[in-house]
Amino acid sequence: MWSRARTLFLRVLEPPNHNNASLSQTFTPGFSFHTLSHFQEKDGICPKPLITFVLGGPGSGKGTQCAKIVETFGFKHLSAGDLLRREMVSDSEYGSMIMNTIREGKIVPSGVTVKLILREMKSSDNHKFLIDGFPRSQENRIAFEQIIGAEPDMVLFFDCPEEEMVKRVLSRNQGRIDDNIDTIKNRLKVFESLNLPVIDYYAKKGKLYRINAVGTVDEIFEHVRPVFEACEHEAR
Ligand SMILES: Nc1ncnc2c1ncn2[C@@H]1O[C@H](COP(=O)(O)OP(=O)(O)OP(=O)(O)O)[C@@H](O)[C@H]1O
Ligand SMILES: O=c1ccn([C@@H]2O[C@H](COP(=O)(O)O)[C@@H](O)[C@H]2O)c(=O)[nH]1
Ligand SMILES: [Mg+2]
Repeated sequence: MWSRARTLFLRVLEPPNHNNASLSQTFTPGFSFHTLSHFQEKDGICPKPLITFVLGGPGSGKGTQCAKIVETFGFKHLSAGDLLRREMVSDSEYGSMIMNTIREGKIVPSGVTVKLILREMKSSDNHKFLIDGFPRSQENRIAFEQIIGAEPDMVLFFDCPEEEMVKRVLSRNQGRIDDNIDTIKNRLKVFESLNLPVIDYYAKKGKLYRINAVGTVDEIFEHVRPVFEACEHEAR
């Protein structure tokens, strides 16, 4: 039963006529796919993927809180930044482009990022996804909807003052090429000009949960917890 459900789920994520969607395929705007909800209505067998976008400025604590959500609620965590960093150090033809883009604090072309996310979703046994740090622009958002054929069920926004974000990033100490003051300044500008409109878009759609991201990790998680408890309750 599960393997049939899984096959069906993967079929939904698979673009028609693109059975082996690879990263080198170019993103074609307007190319449409079956939507996940449409498929579920038709078939009723596969568990509908539950997609949560996790947004917030650099250092707002997205990754830290995602780890706690995974631990408590069993989601699959997909950090777009981590996927890009992994691609960057692989043999990918996009490696140097990704490295330069991250170093400048800019946004990698949507087609590349969405296909990395798609690949992870397809290979996961889980149907509950936390997509961290994506979409970073309206263009990213539209590409996701077109390539994956789905919208998020909910969107978390970790709202944190700039000063606190800068302090956290500068003391992160994980050797990231973008954890320096010049790149942080650019990332904050990109956050304001390109990410905030996405956050605003989901607020208007009634999908946004704004979380106060100031406090200890545990205090913040106590704001996050009820969102997922309510979601579990609804799924019952
Ligand atoms: N509530 C908190 N208080 C203090 N430090 C925190 C808190 N949450 C996370 N941190 C620390 O701040 C740094 C940034 O956190 P994290 O990596 O989770 O942020 P992020 O939003 O994923 O950042 P980025 O967008 O740059 O990936 C990490 O070193 C983390 O340990
Ligand atoms: O969807 C995305 C996600 C990330 N990037 C680039 O990666 C860095 C780091 O991302 P984090 O989420 O902070 O780990 C980001 O500044 C972008 O340069 C991207 O282009 N698209
Ligand atoms: Mg992160």
